[in-house]
Amino acid sequence: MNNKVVCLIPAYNEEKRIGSVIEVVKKCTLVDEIYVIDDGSEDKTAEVAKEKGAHTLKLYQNMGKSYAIFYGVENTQSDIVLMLDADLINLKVEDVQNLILPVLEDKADMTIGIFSEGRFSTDLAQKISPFLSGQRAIKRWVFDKILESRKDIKDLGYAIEIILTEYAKKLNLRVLTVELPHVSHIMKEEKLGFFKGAQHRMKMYREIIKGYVNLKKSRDEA
Ligand SMILES: O=c1ccn([C@@H]2O[C@H](COP(=O)(O)OP(=O)(O)O)[C@@H](O)[C@H]2O)c(=O)[nH]1
Ligand SMILES: O=C(O)[C@@H](COP(=O)(O)O)O[C@H]1O[C@H](CO)[C@@H](O)[C@H](O)[C@H]1O
Repeated sequence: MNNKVVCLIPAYNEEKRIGSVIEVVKKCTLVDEIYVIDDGSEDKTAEVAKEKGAHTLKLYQNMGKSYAIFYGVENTQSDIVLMLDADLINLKVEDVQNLILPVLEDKADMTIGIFSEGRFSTDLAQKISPFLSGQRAIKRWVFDKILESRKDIKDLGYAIEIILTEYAKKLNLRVLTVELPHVSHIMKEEKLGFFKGAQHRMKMYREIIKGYVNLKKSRDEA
């Protein structure tokens, strides 16, 4: 098990939340390096990340989640990429281990973390749409394949997860679902207030739908 694991945390204005996620990941001995991709934050996300001991990659304007993740992929080296959101709550070291181990032991090519026994609203969202989860460990070659075949991948924002899920099918990946008991995230409405949060949620849904439609279209044309 000599495979190197890098943890990528895309973060947009997460100064209040990112510190506790880094603290947990730091304790996981399976993770070799932690990179926070500061996606044009206007707050002190990058400073907090550095203070907590993570490497930071800075984008000078907000480019969207897919850009942040793929920028992280392109600027790091490892065999396995662990993706975690910056706004997780109740994350434990064993959750991080459980996401990584099946990929490290070559029992899976991708793991997808699903919230359970946590907050009703976030558990329910992941029950309805587990394919949207941002908590994943993935072999790096999967990202390389996507980068090769989809030149627009970095422009697809929140569609990154649905694209990863579609590529998992397309590439016949071995995918394992991993429960993340008691883990949750801070919802957009909680971060931004009801109206701004709801606006951001609509933007997210638009990006997901657009990414999915693009994917289907390019598949039909192939
Ligand atoms: O333009 C963006 C939007 C989101 N994120 C990050 O992507 C992760 C998931 O986004 P968000 O929290 O909005 O989604 P949710 O967890 O609410 O579904 C978080 O770490 C965000 O900081 C990002 O890097 N750039
Ligand atoms: O669970 C969901 O419906 C969304 C939205 O979460 P919020 O409750 O709006 O913060 O979050 C997921 O989907 C995003 C898009 O695929 C991912 O980027 C997030 O990581 C994931 O938590």
